Amino acid sequence: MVKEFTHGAQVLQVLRGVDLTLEPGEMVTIIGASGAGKSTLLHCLGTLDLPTRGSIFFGDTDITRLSPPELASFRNQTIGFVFQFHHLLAEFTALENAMMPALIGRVAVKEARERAGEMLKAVGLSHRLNHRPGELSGGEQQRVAIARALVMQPALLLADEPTGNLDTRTSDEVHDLLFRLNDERKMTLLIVTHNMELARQVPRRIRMEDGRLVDDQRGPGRAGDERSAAKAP
Ligand SMILES: Nc1ncnc2c1ncn2[C@@H]1O[C@H](COP(=O)(O)OP(=O)(O)OP(=O)(O)O)[C@@H](O)[C@H]1O
Repeated sequence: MVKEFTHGAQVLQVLRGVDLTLEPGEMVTIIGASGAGKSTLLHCLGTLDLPTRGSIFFGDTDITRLSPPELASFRNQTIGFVFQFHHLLAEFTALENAMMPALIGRVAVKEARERAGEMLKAVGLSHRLNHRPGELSGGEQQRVAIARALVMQPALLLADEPTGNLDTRTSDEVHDLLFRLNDERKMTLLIVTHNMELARQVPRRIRMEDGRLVDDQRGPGRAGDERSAAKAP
């Protein structure tokens, strides 16, 4: 796929022929220098932006051919997003924030509340349901954002610097949660990160440079680390 931004007479090619296949249940990181095109790729894969040329298939569906309402519905049902800044709504509680995608997806209020409660429990926040974002720590806020991203049980979770704003210990907790979601729910996860410690633990690492995928490595990731740690005397 190619993505260009046009400014007057100037055309800036930000994705220069990216060809990427993700397998269901994979956990992948995208690393690369600032400006390499990582967020742009994530936005295109998440249908928040469209490629200038090329296709994006989810199974048999080429999402670049969907109408705007079809695209919005597809996004709501299929993709969860976690950003560096959580974008929680300050005047709503953790539970209400986590319910939002379900309400947008026309899930009945009672069921939306149940699902949101379940997801907040999954991220370890069942004791904070009625707190507003301002009454939560940074890590707790990000966990609410993850619960919100999960409430429609998306097949794909896209995370853009999910712990870029958090201290090391809190980041580690959020990373543990992401690994657990991938492991237990078999959710496909694509994470853009500058955190090399996280990238090292993820089974597939893709490096971007100047709008291209220049390296695609697979390894045991954290599971391998844990296995070797378990074998250690
Ligand atoms: N809407 C836009 N209009 C014009 N140029 C854009 C737009 N969005 C991104 N760019 C440019 O595209 C390039 C890639 O941006 P992108 O945000 O994808 O990089 P990145 O690899 O995610 O960087 P970082 O690690 O700093 O977040 C940058 O040079 C940026 O200025």
